[in-house]
Amino acid sequence: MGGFDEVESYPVLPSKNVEGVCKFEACDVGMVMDLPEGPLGEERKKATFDWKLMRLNVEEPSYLRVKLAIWSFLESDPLFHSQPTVLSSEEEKRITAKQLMRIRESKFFNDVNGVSYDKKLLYLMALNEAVNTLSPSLSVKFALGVSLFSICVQNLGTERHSSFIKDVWQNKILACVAVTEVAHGSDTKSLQTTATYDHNTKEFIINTPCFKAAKCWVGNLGKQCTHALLFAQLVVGKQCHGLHVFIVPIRDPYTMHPYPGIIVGDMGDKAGLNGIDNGFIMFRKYRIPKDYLLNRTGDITPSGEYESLFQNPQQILGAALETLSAGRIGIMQESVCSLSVATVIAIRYSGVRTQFSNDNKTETSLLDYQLQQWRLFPFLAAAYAQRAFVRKFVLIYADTVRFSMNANEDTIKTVSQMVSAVHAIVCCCKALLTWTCRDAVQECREACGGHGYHKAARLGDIRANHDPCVTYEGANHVLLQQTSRWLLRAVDEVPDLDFDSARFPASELEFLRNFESNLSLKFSANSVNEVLRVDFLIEAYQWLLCWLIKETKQRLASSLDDGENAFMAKNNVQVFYAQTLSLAFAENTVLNYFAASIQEADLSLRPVLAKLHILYGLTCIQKHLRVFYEGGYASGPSLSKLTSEAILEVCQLLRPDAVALADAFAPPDFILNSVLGFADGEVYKHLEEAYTQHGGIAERPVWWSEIAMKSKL
Ligand SMILES: Cc1cc2nc3c(=O)[nH]c(=O)nc-3n(C[C@H](O)[C@H](O)[C@H](O)COP(=O)(O)OP(=O)(O)OC[C@H]3O[C@@H](n4cnc5c(N)ncnc54)[C@H](O)[C@@H]3O)c2cc1C
Repeated sequence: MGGFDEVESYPVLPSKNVEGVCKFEACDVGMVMDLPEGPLGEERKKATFDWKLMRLNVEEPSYLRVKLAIWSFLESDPLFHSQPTVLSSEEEKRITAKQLMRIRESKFFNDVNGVSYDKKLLYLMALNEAVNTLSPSLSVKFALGVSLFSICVQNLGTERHSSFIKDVWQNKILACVAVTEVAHGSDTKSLQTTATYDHNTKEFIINTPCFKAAKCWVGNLGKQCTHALLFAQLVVGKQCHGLHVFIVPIRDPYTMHPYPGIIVGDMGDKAGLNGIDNGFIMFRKYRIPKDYLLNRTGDITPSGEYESLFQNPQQILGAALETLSAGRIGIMQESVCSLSVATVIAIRYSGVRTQFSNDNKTETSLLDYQLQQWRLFPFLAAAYAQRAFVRKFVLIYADTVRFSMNANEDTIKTVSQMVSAVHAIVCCCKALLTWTCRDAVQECREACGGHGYHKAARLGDIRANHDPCVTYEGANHVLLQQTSRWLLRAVDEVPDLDFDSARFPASELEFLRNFESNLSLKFSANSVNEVLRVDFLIEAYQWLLCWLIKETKQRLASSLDDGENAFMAKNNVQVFYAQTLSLAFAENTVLNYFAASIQEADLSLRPVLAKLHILYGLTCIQKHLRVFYEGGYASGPSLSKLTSEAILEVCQLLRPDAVALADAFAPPDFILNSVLGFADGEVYKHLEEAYTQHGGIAERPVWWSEIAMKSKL
C-alpha cells in the first residue's frame, strides 16, 4: 500500500537528534493502565497495533511518569474536581487561585529547585501539559506567574535579580507579564508607558501618560499578582532608549493591597479562561529602585548615563521579546493538548454512536461514515504530527538555549543562526498549531451533534478556553510575518547557513541550495499509490516553498519599483503569498519532525504512523492546490483528483485503528472529564447522570410563581 510499507526509508533529519538532553526516570508498558470494558471493546479489538506501546511512543515515557503522578495527585484532591454547574467568574478565579497555591505547595513544585536549565524546562513542560489538560486557566496562571517570569528574569536580568527567581519558586511572590496597552498590542514598539531615570534618587519613575497607555489584558494582574514584569520605554534625560523590562512591585503579599501610586483592577468577564484575573493598570509617577531594571542588554552607569551592548533600540526590543519564545512553545504544547482531548472525545463518541441503518437491522456506527472519517481523521493525524513536532522541538529549543548560554567567539555566528531559526519556527508553528486546534474543536463539537454542545461534553469549554491562544503572545497573522521575513532572508544566506550542523533547527531547508531545480519540478503521478508516498510530500513542499519564496520576493521587488515604501510593499504581499509561505513552511516543518519521530518508533507502530503522516501531509497539500496550479507545478485534474482519492483511501485504512489511536493519547477519565469521551464508552449512562445530577427533577422551579397562570378565582 503506497509508502506505508517503506517507512524505514523515512528521512532522518540530523538536527532532530539532540544529544545530551536530560531524561527523567522512564516508565514502561506496565505503567499504562488497562481500559475498562464497555461498548468500545469491539472497536478496540479491530486495532492493528498495540495501543500501550503507542502510548509510550506518543508520550516521552519519562514525561509520562511525571504526568501520571501529577494527574493522580490532582484526582486525589477535591479542590481539583470539576463543578457540574457554571460558576461565576469571581468563583472561578478564587478556585483557580487556590489550586495554584496547592500546586506550588506540592512536591511537584519543589522537584524543580536546583536542577539544570534544560531539565527544569522539560520538567515544566510535563507539569504544564498535565495541568493544562485538566484546567487551561490553571496552567496559564502558573506559566505567567512563575515559569515565564523566572525564564525572563534569568535571560534578561543579572545576578542582582536572582532573589526574585528564588522568591517566585519559594512561593513568596506571584508575577504577571505586562506588555499590551489599550491602544497598542502587536505594535510593541509604540508602547507608551515610560520609565524615566532619576539620578538623584537612583530610581525609575514609571508613568502611564493616558488611558490608551494603560496596560491591559495582563493575566494574574487583576486580583492576585505581587509583581509585574513590565515592558516600558526607558528614558534618560530627554532621550528614549526604547523598550526595556522592569520588575515592578504591585501588591503587598501579606495584605494583598495594591501599593500607592498605581490604579489596578480586574477587566471583568471574558468569553473563556475566567479562572484567570486579567487586569489593567495605570501608573502615576510610581517609583521603583534602579536595580529593578533587567539589565543584561542595557543599564544605567554609576554616573547616570545609559549604556547598552546594542546600538539599535530595535535589537534590544528583539532580545526582550525573544524570551517570549518559551511562552509560545508552551502555547503550542497546550494547543496540542486541547486538540488531542477534543479528538479523543469525538472519536470515542463516534465509535459508540449509531445513526440510520443500511439493512433495517443494525444501525450504522458514525465511524463508518465516509463523511465522519473525513471530518475527524485528519485532525487525529494532525494531533499525532503536531505532538511529535512539539516533543522534538522542545529539545531543539533547550539545546539552542544551552548552546547560546555558552557562546564564544567561535560559535557566536552559529548561535545567532540557530536563535533566528528557532524564532522563525516558533512564530509560524504557534500560528499553525493554534489554528489547527481552533478548527478541530469546532469540527469535533459538530461531529458529536447536539450532545457535543452540553457542558458535560466539555467541548464548549475547550473551545472558549483555547480561542485566545490565536491572539495572545503574538497575534497569529502578525507572527507569520516574522517567519516569512526570515525565509526571504534565509534564501540569500543559504551558502552561509550551517545546515550540516547536527543542531541547526531547520536543517530540512537544505533543499534551498537547489532552488532553481526545485522550481522545475512537476507533478507526474498517475495513480493514487504514487501520492500515498512520503517522497511525494517532500517533493511537493520543496516546490511549494521555493515558488512561494520566489513569487513573494518578486512581488516585493516590483512593489518597491512602483514607488511603494518598504512598509507598504511588505504589507501588500501578505495575502496569498508571504503568509501562505509561512504556513507552508510550518506544515513542512511539522511533517519533517513527525517523519523523524516515525523513524525512531517501534517497527510495529510505523505502518499506522505512516498513514497518519501521509494523511496530515495530503490534507495540508490540498489547502495549497491554488498555488500548485497557479505556479505550474500541476496542470489538469490529476493533482486535485489523486490527492482527494488518496485522502479518502487513507481515512478508510485508518478506520479500524481510530479508537485505539485516540486511546493512545487520551488522559485518564478524571482529566478528560467528558461524558462523551470516557474510556468505558458508556455514553448514554454518563449522559443520564449529567441530565439528572442537577436536582429539581419533577419539582417546580423556585421562581414558579412568576410564570404560572394566575388563578381564575
Ligand atoms: C485572554 C487573553 C490573555 C492575555 N494575556 C496577556 C498578558 O498576560 N500580558 C499581556 O501583555 N498581554 C496579554 N494579552 C494581550 C495580547 O497579547 C494581545 O491581545 C495581542 O498581542 C494582540 O494585540 P491587540 O489585542 O492589541 O491586537 P492588535 O495588535 O490591535 O491587532 C488587531 C488585529 O489586527 C491584526 N494586525 C495587527 N497588526 C497587523 C499587521 N501589521 N498586519 C496585519 N494584521 C495586523 C492582528 O492580527 C489582529 O487580528 C492577552 C489577551 C487575551 C485575549
